[in-house]
Amino acid sequence: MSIPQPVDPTATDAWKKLESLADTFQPNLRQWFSDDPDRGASWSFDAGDLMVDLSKNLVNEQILSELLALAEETDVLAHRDRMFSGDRINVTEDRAVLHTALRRPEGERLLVDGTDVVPAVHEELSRIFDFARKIRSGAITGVTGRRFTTIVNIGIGGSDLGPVMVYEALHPYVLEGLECRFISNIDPTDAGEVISDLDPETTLVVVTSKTFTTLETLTNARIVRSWFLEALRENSVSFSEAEAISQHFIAVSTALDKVAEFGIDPANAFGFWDWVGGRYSVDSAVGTSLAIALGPENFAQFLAGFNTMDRHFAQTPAEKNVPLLMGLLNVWYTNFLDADTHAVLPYAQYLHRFPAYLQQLTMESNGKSVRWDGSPVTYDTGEIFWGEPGTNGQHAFYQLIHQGTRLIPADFIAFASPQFPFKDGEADMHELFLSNFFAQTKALAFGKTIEEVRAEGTAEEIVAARVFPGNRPSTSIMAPALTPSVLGQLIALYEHLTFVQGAVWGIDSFDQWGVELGKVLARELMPAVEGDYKALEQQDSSTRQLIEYYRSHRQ
Ligand SMILES: O=P(O)(O)OC[C@H]1O[C@H](O)[C@H](O)[C@@H](O)[C@@H]1O
Repeated sequence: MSIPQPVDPTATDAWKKLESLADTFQPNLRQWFSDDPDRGASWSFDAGDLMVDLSKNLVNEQILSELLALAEETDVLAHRDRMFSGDRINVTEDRAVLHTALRRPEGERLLVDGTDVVPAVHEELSRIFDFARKIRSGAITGVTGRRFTTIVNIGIGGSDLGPVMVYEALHPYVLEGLECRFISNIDPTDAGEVISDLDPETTLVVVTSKTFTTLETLTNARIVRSWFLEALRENSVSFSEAEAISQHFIAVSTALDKVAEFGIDPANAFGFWDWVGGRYSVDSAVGTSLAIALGPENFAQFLAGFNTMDRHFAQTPAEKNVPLLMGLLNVWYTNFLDADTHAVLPYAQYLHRFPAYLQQLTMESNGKSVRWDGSPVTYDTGEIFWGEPGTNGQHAFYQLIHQGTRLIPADFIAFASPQFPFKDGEADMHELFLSNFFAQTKALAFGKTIEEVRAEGTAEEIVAARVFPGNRPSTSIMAPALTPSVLGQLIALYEHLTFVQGAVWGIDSFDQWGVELGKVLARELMPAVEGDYKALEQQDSSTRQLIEYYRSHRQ
């Protein structure tokens, strides 16, 4: 089924109304909260276990209703339905976009080109779970009969960021005695540091690559394979190479033929499908290292969390649909209030890789300049996502968010229950932590006026420097605790709000052609880097000079 042409959002009535509202917009969160004592509650929404407070955003009823009209005029919800039902909305790659199928409960049906994809998803999941159970119980061991204690995931981009982020986030759920490590970069230090103290006899390597063509991953996999065989020999183990590789190396990919070419038996591989984008794949076989470390039951809960948010997004009326509302607010900030970036500030140390994960999800998805029919956009797309956990960020870059010249919408994320209930004397450490979370969004929203600064007896010459303008927008997301299910919900929330933005902008959020040119050039430059004089001569003066610098300084 072909996809309708994208709508130019600037041609809609809603866009024009939003432009004129923005022209005269004078947000005043102090005033709005005092005029409407229920603003906190009336702008807060539940989505699964998440409580999402939008009240400190620069939005009022009139703007919201125009944003919802914009969603209608740009066909966002119809596009959502196309995604969920497996239409080929990844137009430039002619693919369906069905990461949501990975978390459908067994028994649901989803026909794609006449085939129900759900049974295949669950079949693969049970293979993964079966394998994970055997690794965890010690029923499957290494070539010398010792239990696996370290899982090394080799992958990059979507084949790395999700597993790393989730492993860090759900650390309390990791089986004791088991550790995951990750190698992604082609910088030799990455593999070098990871393998430096590894015992080959207790190491299981998971080579994860959707395409199984990625230079970084295949290079790292070869390096680790050589290290592994050599290290086994050094341990004076007698073994057959083929047997040792088959017991210690598994693969995750959509391209099982390439897995075999690489030398891993496809029987030791877990698959997924071309309708799962790399940055949407942590809930596929790409999560195999997680299924092992966290256990099948926790991984199933993780998937159930995604599904909870999928159902919320698919079924909740527009005015309470959290991914829709958050996505539309981001459009408001980007296209009408000129925000360029968006901060994500988890008050949860376990989520320290969440902003990095979101960078791929949001920026690879929505960093596009043409719509899905090839027509150029005339408006900004994809915000720049960034962030660090609070409170660390408070002591580093919050200054700019509070008092700088830029508008930076920020998402604050926190959990009611801590993992470690430490007390500092009488004080509950988690409460000290969360007081900061509550304080920051309050300071951003309401600021501190010149009168308030003066009333504190501040010397007049530094009064101006101590004023906080306020009206700095934030969204607060809270949940009872950082469980596997809650993490799944959180990831799916961001997947769907990214989708909403892409749909309003009429772009294909599921391709990533922008990463190709650099890859091609890196291959082309290799001869020059290796010293081929003719190849070097053909380079532009800057590139040539950089390569010459490298060649004359390399030791
Ligand atoms: O999983 P792979 O096929 O190895 O791809 C790994 C990554 O590489 C690419 O360059 C893409 O930009 C990413 O979307 C992808 O996640």
